[in-house]
Order: sequence, then structure tokens, then C-alpha cells
Amino acid sequence: MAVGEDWSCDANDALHITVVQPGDTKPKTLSTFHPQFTYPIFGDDEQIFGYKGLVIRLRFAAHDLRPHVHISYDDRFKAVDDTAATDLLGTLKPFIPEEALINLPEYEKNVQEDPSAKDFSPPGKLVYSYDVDERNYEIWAGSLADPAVQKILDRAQVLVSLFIEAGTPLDTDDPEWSLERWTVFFVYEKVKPTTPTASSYSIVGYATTYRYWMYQRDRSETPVVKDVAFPLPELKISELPARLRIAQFLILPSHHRSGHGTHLYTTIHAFCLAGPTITELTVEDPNEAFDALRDSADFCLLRPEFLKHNVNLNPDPNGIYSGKKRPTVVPTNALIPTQTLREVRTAFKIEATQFAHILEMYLLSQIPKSHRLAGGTNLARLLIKKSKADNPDDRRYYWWRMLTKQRLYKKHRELLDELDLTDRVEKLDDTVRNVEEGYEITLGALEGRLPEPEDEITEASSRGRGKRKLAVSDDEDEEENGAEAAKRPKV
Ligand SMILES: CC(=O)SCCNC(=O)CCNC(=O)[C@H](O)C(C)(C)COP(=O)(O)OP(=O)(O)OC[C@H]1O[C@@H](n2cnc3c(N)ncnc32)[C@H](O)[C@@H]1OP(=O)(O)O
Repeated sequence: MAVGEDWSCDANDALHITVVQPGDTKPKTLSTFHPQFTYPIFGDDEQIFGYKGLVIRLRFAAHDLRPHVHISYDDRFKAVDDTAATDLLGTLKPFIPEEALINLPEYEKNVQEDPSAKDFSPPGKLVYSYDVDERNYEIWAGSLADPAVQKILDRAQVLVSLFIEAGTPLDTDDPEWSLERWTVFFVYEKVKPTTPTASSYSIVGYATTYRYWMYQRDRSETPVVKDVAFPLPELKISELPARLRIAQFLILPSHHRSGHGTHLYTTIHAFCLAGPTITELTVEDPNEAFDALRDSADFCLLRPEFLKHNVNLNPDPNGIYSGKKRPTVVPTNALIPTQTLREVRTAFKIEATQFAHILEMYLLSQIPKSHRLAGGTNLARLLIKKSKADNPDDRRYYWWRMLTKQRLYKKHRELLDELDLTDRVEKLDDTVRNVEEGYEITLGALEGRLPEPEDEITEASSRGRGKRKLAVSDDEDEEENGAEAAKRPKV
């Protein structure tokens, strides 16, 4: 319909997100950017009907995220029968706090003359400080049961719909015991105040995390019906064994690719390590960019441990398979030190699938590139020679593919078993190749950035963490298939 085409505009272009701070006489813009998505607000087509020259400006004060919505346009479609311009305020209202709807001069006055700005400090406790390019940043963490945390989070929530695909804002009206499960991390830049009354904090990003009860069955005990006194003693959620799950993770576009996401992630991981009842760190629906960030961070974290323990693939597992006899199973325990790896995984509280990815990536990196697909190795030849290849690095690469295939097969067994043998083999081959290519991208990005192995071993030793066992054993499957396994789209 011609009317519709003329009067429609792209919602992502129309929406401008602006971070403001006090200026000489009125608030000034610190940064401005467009959202990545608007479909949760304006529908799948991300189109707004009925305006020409539409600008929806969503302002946030840099320190406390005080919000404001301002709508302007050159022309508006006059309603014809049932066809009318989108009700912008009505559409936006469920996503923004009521306080954002005051008039612009009043908002600007509130920001410019905010009497509490000078003494503002982010909610929660300061947990980490760092510098990037001679600018100072701080990470603060607080419970969602804290009204100060809730206030900033409520103001920030619309950003979830605008930047995190399939992300949904949290319900901060939940009962207190439930809110207490949540810890929110805020990243702020420590800035020179722009006016004598302005704040010295400017938002960079934030993440929400929650404790997720972890069922742990003591297999040595036979379940029995117990005679317990009623009522039961009150349980404190913080005292129960739990996984910590990252729900929403966001760095404002004006601060992307400066390492803030990595600092935020490693701070959350450190919080997880310090929590005596937290057993593991997991992530809810990570996207590709987050996976890349997490893989690099976890690789840098675990590599010194792997080096310290001389983790590598045994090219001659037990010596028995290199002879004439062809192995019928992947000799996992003879290929990698599963006991040590389980200890490392437990000590570092890394979720099983993620640990397997990092381990595979590390083992791959220990094979010289010329013996990997990325370095042009002769795969067809290797697939004939298999574990009997002459060169130990070729055998390592052969076993690397087998180990990775074993994990992939266990993970996708149901799906793969539906295929006939030829298709199954082909599918697994394709998948292992995709996985390998993904690892090569991360390894390539890290190349030149990692310290020398000797320096890393010293660093790992001085950290002195505990240990136990992992890998691609059947026990791991049980953990992965539990309701608590992270929903990773990655294989
Ligand atoms: C659980 C969830 O919430 S999943 C959703 C995650 N959040 C979002 O997607 C919201 C919008 N995006 C963001 O907030 C940010 O882009 C983040 C959180 C994904 C990344 O934050 P940043 O501060 O830019 O990450 P950081 O600078 O630490 O980058 C670390 C590494 O992650 C990877 N990475 C970061 N962003 C991207 C990207 N867009 N695409 C691919 N890789 C990326 C890179 O390997 C990068 O290292 P490099 O810059 O040296 O190449």
C-alpha cells in the first residue's frame, strides 16, 4: 500500500540513545548511538508507521541513568479509517519508567541541578578497579534486594530490549528472598566532574547474575524417608550450593572493544570463585560476541594451568594403539590427564561444556599449525594413516579430532543416531571442522597477546589453586544434560 510505504520509517534509525551530563548551562551529550534491535517494542519489522523526520530520543543521565523520552517529527499521518500513526508513547510506556515522561526543560533542570550528583557513588560495593588508556574504571556489585541497585537497574532495563537479542527485562517486584538471588555488576568510568556539582561517575555497562540452585546427590547414600521436625528450619538461598548464571550482559556501544566486557566477565568469574557455595559459572543464551569474549577470557585464565600441568595430547596412548591393532574406542584416559583436568575445572568453577571447548582449543594450539587443517595438513593422508601416522604431531591431530568428535557425538547422540552411518560420519566431520575453524579464529585473535609459556607457568603456580577431574567422560554427560546446563547455541 503506497500510504504505508511513504509513511514508514526504520525504528532502529528513529531511536537515538543519548547519554548526558551537566554542561556549562544545560546538559550536554556525552555519547549518542542507535539500538541494535527494536523488535520487542515496535514489532518484528522494526518499522514505525505514520511519521516523517521522526526522532525518538531516549536520554540517560551518565551517573544515575535518570531517563527521558523526547519525540519529535516533521509530519504525522492523519488517520484514515482504521489506519493511524503508531501511538509512540503508548508503545514505549511498558518499556520505560514513568519518570521518563516529564517535559524536556524539567528533565534538563533535574540533570543540571541534581543536588545528589556530586556525592553519587554507584550502588553496592566497589569490587574492582582498572585502567584503560589512562582512564579509570570501577566495577561495583550489589544485591537486587538493595533499592539503590533496583533504581538504576529499572532505569537501564529498556537497554536489554534494545541490545540483547531475546533479552527480557527483570521483574524487580519479586519477593525479597528471590531478589536476593540476584547480584548486579555495574561498570563505571571515574571521570573529572564537568561542573562543581556534577558526578564523578559515568556509566559504561552492567551485568545481572543470579544464583541457581544446584542439585547434588550424594551417590554413596541410599535415599530413605526421614522423620524430620516440622516446620523445617528456614533455608537461606545464599547458603545452598548453586551455580551463578549471567543473565544480561551489556557494554554501551560507545565503550565497545576496549576490554570492558572482558573486565566485567573476569570480575564476575572472580566473584564466583570467592563464593564458597557457588560451584560453577554459567551463562544464559550467550550470543556470538559474548561467546568470543568468554572463550578468550577463559582461555587466558586456563592456559597457565594447562601449561603448569604439561597438559597435552599423548600421541601414543598407552603405546597399545600405535601397533597393528585398530582401536575401537577413544582411549580418553590415556590421551589426556582426565584426573588433573577435572581438578582444574572444579577449582576454576568453569561449566563442563565451556571447559571442554577451552581444553580442545588449548590442545589444538599445542599442535604445530603445519599439522592442523589451518596450516594445510594433508587430511586425506592422515585419515588413511590414522593413529599410525609417522609424525607424532600428525597422530596428536588425529587424536584431537577423535576426542572432539567423541564429545560432539555424545552431545548430539539422539540426533545423529537417526542418520544412517555414512550421513552420521559426514555430519560429524562437518561439525568438527566448524568447531576447529571457530577455535582457529579465537586462537588467531589471541596470537601475539599471550605471555611466554614460562611466565604463565610462574603466574599459575603463584596462584596455587586446588584440583580434581574432568573431560569427555560419561559422567560429564550427566552434568551437561541436567536442567542447569547453559543454553549455548554453539556445538
Ligand atoms: C548473556 C548475554 O547477555 S549475551 C549478550 C551479550 N550482550 C550483547 O550482545 C549486548 C551488546 N554488546 C555488548 O554489550 C558488547 O559488544 C559485548 C559485551 C558483547 C562485548 O563487550 P566489549 O567490551 O566490546 O568486549 P571486549 O572489548 O572485552 O572484547 C573482548 C573480545 O571479545 C570479542 N568480541 C567483543 N565484541 C565482539 C563482537 N561484536 N563480535 C565478535 N567478537 C567480539 C573479541 O574477541 C574481543 O577481543 P578484541 O576486541 O581484542 O578482538
